[in-house]
Amino acid sequence: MAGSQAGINQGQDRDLRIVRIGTRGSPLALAQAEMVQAAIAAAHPALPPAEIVVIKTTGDRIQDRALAEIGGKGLFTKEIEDALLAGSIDVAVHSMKDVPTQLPDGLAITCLLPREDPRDALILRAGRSLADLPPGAVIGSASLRRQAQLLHRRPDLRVINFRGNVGTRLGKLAAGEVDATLLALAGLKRLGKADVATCILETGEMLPAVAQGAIGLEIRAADTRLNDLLKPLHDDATAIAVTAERACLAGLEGSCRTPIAAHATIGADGRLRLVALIAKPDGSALHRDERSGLPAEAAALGRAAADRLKSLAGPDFLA
Ligand SMILES: NCc1[nH]cc(CCC(=O)O)c1CC(=O)O
Repeated sequence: MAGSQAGINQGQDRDLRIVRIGTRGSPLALAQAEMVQAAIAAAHPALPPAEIVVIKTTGDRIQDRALAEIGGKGLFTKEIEDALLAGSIDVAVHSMKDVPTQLPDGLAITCLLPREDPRDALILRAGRSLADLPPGAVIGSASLRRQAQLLHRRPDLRVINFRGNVGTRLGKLAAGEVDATLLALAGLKRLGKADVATCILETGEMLPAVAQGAIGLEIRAADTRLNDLLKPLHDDATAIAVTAERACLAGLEGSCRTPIAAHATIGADGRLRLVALIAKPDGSALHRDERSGLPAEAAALGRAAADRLKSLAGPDFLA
């Protein structure tokens, strides 16, 4: 965790009010909230343990792929943000992948935890890798991004919508409803289930979703106590990468309702490298952009990638 030693705030926390952490109730969301609870406790030993408040979101009730991937913004965040604004929680824990690019007025994401592995895991019922899947094999996925990239490489595969949380999906795979599924490795790791992955797809073969593997902490923008309290948990390299990826997403949405993927990293040379793509859901077309720049110009890098992808794709693609 970032700032494990430097961030410890011994005796400096005079305001001992209990911090209330808002989260969705899925096993993954709860695991993430517990990570944040533990990190706050480690950085602020004098504080009483933070309390976890479970909030049901629209996305937990309906899991229609069209809504989740392209139509519905904030399906997994709206009710939690309402609780923040109403003052019934103090900090919201989000998978940044599920957070819309526009936050409501009065709220801010001030803290990004160090990013977990952003790659996607492939899970086969029999066999290990894509090459082991016979022609016509059925893949369960609710993600148009994964579907598009998979079909681009393997047009013979059949992708069917796959609902439910990680455990539900693994159950359907085991029951033989599909031959394989794809899940974020980050989620599997946080659930202690990384061993179910039969193959980890490199970002070059399956570009991750914007901000995949990153957890963001959202607070009331005016809440200086929480802002200070969360500082030891923040990871700047993660924030820079997520800024570039989300700027790319922001530049594409509104003009384009299509699968989007983006992944940014800071190299050993200190430069920020961004790979981004848009594709047709059936994989029949795919446009990719790769560029690098200064970390301080992360947002501009993301916007430039979006502009380039839009011009590569042309108006018909974006219609
Ligand atoms: N859309 C659900 C979701 N949101 C974030 C993660 C994974 C954890 C992460 O990206 O940090 C998942 C599950 C998945 O895609 O397999």
